[in-house]
Amino acid sequence: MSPEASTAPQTMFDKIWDRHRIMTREDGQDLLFIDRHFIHDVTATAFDMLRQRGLKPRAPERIFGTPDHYVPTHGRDMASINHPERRAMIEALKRDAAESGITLFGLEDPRQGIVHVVGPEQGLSLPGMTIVCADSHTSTHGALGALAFGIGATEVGHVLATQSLWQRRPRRMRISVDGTLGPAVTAKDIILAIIAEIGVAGAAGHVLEYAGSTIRALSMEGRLTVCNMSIEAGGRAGMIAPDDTTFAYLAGRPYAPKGADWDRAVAQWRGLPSDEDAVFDREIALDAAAIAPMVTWGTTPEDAAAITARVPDPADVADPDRRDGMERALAYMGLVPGTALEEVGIDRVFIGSCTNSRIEDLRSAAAVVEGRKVAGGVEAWVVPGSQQVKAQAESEGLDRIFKAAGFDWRFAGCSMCLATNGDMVAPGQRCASTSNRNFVGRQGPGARTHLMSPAMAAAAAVTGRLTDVRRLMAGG
Ligand SMILES: CC(C)[C@H](C(=O)O)[C@@H](O)C(=O)O
Ligand code: SF4
Repeated sequence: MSPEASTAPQTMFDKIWDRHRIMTREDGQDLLFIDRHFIHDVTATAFDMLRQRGLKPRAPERIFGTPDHYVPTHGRDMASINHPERRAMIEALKRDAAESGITLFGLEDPRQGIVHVVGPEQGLSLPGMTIVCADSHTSTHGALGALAFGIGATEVGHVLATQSLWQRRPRRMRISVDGTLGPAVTAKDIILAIIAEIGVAGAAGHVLEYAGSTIRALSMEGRLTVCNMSIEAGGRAGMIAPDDTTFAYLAGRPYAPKGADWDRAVAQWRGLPSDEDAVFDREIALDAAAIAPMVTWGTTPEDAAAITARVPDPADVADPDRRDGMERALAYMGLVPGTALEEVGIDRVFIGSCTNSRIEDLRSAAAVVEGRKVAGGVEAWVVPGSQQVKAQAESEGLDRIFKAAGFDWRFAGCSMCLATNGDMVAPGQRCASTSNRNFVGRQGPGARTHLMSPAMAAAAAVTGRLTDVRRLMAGG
């Protein structure tokens, strides 16, 4: 390596990539060492592939699992899952982990939860790591200053067998958000505003780094929310430079380094942020002060608008493909152009998912709900992201606030985000949801999803329609 190459300014992404590159193939792909591998109850086929070839996981101590997609949220009793496929998925994970000596936070474990909530919470996702999981929202873990991305079943097999992975180096894109957020504007609103701006393919082929004073000022929970939805902008991964917020969050977590190891780790992590003059392939900037509480009106996360807006009119759109897409989305969503978003009534509320089910999310929803009641005819749920979050919330009395208002207080899991466990929104019902995807049928066949922040979902729960949460704050 030439001396210039070693001193050239580097992005955080490049630093992590280069430190994990084992070799480069003739076609340009790099073999990366993988520090951490998460598995959940949708990973079974990869273990089957391995078994068929007589292979065993090479580094089980680097792999951690927890069931999330198929777990019941009305209780923790395996016997209550009277659905053979769901039982089989949870049992397969248990068997695969036991056979290979992989640590599993199983259904009855107090550490169980959505894998993207559990990893950071346990201190398993650390700055500078390469992290993979057979799940697109693995980008979440990048909030800690890691390179974290989702992989397919064949790639999972490769990682299990070799603890490494062939990858083509993506391009780098920096999204800077600067300025002060308005009242009740949260991390969820930032990422929805970003996706509304750049589109669902806006970051395709790129690893995103979120930067700027607004991002720096976000809590760890907020950063996890932003990075979670990187994939919804088409990004390969999303990351945020580690800083004192990151270190304070990680200190003392069960699997985080301790004592002298911790000091050494922090000293090393302080060298990870992108160098001053590092060059990104693309740069985007947003003004935080211009972001309002957001909701989606259509069937992709890019179909998002300020809650103060009206349902857009496809007739105003010049591009015929986009116009067609909007027409279909509005037909599915049962919305008429020109309707004020605040006039749209809702039937269901889902506060949960790996995007917005952490303690801070539940606190912000509870602050809106406190002293109010869920509107008549609305069924509202809170599904904590992990059993730890659930316990913490209960110790703070948040469960009592939600239950007194008429919310259902559930056990941890993916639940109504994807409905794979049977928690579903009925056909034609409209759901205010804190999750990350509003695709057709996502929360059940015919279900209509509006994405928003936990505070906005709480506001919808108590009014029975999409509501600008700032109204409830001002009115008291
Ligand atoms: C089931 C899983 C592979 C999937 C993903 O990759 O993200 C799911 O978590 C989702 O959110 O759609
Ligand atoms: S909570 Fe939703 S987005 Fe997250 S991993 Fe589960 S199904 Fe996927």
